[in-house]
Amino acid sequence: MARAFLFVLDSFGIGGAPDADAFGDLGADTLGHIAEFCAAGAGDRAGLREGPLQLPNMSALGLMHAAKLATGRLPAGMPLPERVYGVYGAASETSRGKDTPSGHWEIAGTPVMFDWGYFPSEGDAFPAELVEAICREGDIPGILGNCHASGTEIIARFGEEHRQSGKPICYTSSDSVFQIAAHEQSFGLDRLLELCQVVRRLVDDYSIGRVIARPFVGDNAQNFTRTGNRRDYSVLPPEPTVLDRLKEAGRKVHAVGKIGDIFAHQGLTKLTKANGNMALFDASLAAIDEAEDGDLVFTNFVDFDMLYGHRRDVPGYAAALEAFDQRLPDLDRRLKPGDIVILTADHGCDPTWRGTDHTRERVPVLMFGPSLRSRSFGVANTFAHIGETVARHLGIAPGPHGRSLI
Ligand SMILES: O=P(O)(O)O[C@H]1O[C@H](CO)[C@@H](O)[C@H]1O
Ligand SMILES: [Mn+2]
Ligand SMILES: [Mn+2]
Repeated sequence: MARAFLFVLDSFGIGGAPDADAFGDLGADTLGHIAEFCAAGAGDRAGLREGPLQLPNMSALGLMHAAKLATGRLPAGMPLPERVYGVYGAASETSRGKDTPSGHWEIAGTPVMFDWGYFPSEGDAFPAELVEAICREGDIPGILGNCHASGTEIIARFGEEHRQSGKPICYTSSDSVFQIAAHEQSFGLDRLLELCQVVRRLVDDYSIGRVIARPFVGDNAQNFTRTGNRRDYSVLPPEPTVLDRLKEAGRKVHAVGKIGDIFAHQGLTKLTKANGNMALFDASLAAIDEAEDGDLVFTNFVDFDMLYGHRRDVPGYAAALEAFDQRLPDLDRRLKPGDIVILTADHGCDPTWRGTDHTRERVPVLMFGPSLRSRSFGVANTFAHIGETVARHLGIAPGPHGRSLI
């Protein structure tokens, strides 16, 4: 039996990217800074968590050692495990962007070697002719926002005006994204999704990676809340990914969570959606129980990034990591000889960093399974090695951008 289970902890960077400076992220370290804050008592929140960061299961899989490989330092206040199980190391990204599609596609063996289009952070974010075309073809009376913003702040700022005027809230970030927030009832969820498809077509000319629907509910600025009906409209990956290659070889590729949207629904044979990291974990376990010889289960755990990284919430991020860590024994119990699990991340989103955007970092690569002997592979110079590890483990032909780590 050879099955592979690839879990992406969205934004769980471990610092040390060799090109961090070029992104304004020199010193950013998602794990390192969370650990440092927790060790200093700055990760406490009443009723949620307190004290040093506790990740005993990921530490036993080599997380502390991977962090040291990435930055040269051990995370503060976290004990070293007595022994490490599995094959571990750190990986650097070669894609030019620090966004979610770039990270995931590179993990799947396809680095993004072209430049995405971005919208400017000074003045209006969106060109006037694009806004005009969106209003005309999307049949809307205008747009609100038209700037770089944090998604929760901008719905508090413009949500009421949006409800009165019917103008959707359009914003972007340092990612290659056009995001549209609209009220699920007063604007309508279906109408928002239709508008996103119109905008998807229009922003192709600007090389924008994703158009994202950000529906919300509530009746005033104090209680507007985003719902789980987010939908990402991505461009297609530039080349076939390991998902496409597996599907082509007749294997099942069971995507869980945002993976479907991130890969523009290419290369999947089944998709399960779930809201929240714990539900995503449960859905992944169910997928693992169904998986047969040669199959892949690929899950994205989005809360780390969306709820805590972008919101710069250290206690929230720490609690989410601890909750994830506590689920790993459940996963371990389901493994059969020949299975491998790979835990990794797509970029950083250091909750102690300036602004609200992602941070360029190395990521951990923690691989384990009943038949894997413990060792370090050091620092991989591309995430593509992860996808090629899956390819080799599942016995399909190698791709052009990486090589198997086991
Ligand atoms: O602030 P919110 O709306 O969560 O947006 C964040 O989520 C987007 C997509 O992952 C990123 O580009 C960032 O802008
Ligand atoms: Mn991401
Ligand atoms: Mn993000």
